[in-house]
Amino acid sequence: MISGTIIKGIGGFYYVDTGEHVYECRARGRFRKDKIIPLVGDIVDIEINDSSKQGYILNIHERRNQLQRPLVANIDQVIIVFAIKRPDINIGLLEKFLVYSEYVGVNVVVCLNKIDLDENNEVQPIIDMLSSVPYDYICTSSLKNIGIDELKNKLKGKVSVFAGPSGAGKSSLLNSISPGLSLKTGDLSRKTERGTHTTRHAELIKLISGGMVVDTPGFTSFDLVDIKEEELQYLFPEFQKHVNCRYPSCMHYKEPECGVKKALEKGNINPMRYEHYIQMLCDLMKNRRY
Ligand SMILES: Nc1nc2c(ncn2[C@@H]2O[C@H](COP(=O)(O)OP(=O)(O)OP(=O)(O)O)[C@@H](O)[C@H]2O)c(=O)[nH]1
Ligand SMILES: [Zn+2]
Repeated sequence: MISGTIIKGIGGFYYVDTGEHVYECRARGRFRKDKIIPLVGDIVDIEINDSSKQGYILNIHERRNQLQRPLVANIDQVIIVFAIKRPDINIGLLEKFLVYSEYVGVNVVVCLNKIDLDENNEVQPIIDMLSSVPYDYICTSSLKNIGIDELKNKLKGKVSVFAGPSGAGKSSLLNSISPGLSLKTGDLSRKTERGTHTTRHAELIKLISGGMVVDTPGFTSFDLVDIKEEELQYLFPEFQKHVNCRYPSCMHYKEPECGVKKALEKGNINPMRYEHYIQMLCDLMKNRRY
């Protein structure tokens, strides 16, 4: 029996990388009975048939975490890629990603891409916002080879998911890191695949420079469906040290004598972060009503 990582799953077959070899495996019947579906990223024990070189998955190790979109397990970090321009950065959406990552409990690195297009330092307010929160960020350009080595270093020895809007430059970044990958960039076939949703499977790709990545199709919006209104504030980690409000149930919105709002007035909380907190809170309230 040997262990490995599922790097791909298609049509009932799982491709398990043991470090030396990738085995095509099937899950044993009892997985289906227990309604446990092996996921890309799962660490599994497998048994190999010596003559056919095919394998069976015998056991799935306990998952450290699990993302829903893309459906992968045991990831170390999400690389959130946004272009500064083309398409214009949507900071509200970036903040939703940060909140979602906090909710799932996974580390994030924000990648502000196409920095070559930022002639007038329009990125500065975003950098100010990111400096006020406990998340790592880098500025990159695959076109001008800026920040690529830094990004490579952040990926080494880790399993990372690349996420972000369509056209942000995810595939281009991955191609600059691992030129052998030749991921399709900005062309029709990938766009077509994204349209159908079901044809694209999550896949773990090994980088020459070290680490593994999942490239996901881009998307332009998503909803924070499972999060409760009163839970939302805890997904803004930098608010926490200011929560000394009059009302224990304070949601830092219209309540008087609120520590968070005081911190905002004093400049100890980034105004953009607070604004987006209120926006998300109102969206959650609206969803509840209908
Ligand atoms: N100016 C500039 N353009 C870039 C850069 N990186 C990528 N692009 C261009 O942006 C477009 C989109 O790049 P992709 O890498 O396909 O973007 P993606 O995020 O993978 O997009 P989806 O596949 O739709 O999710 C392409 O036309 C690239 O040539 C960059 O650093 N600077
Ligand atoms: Zn408050």
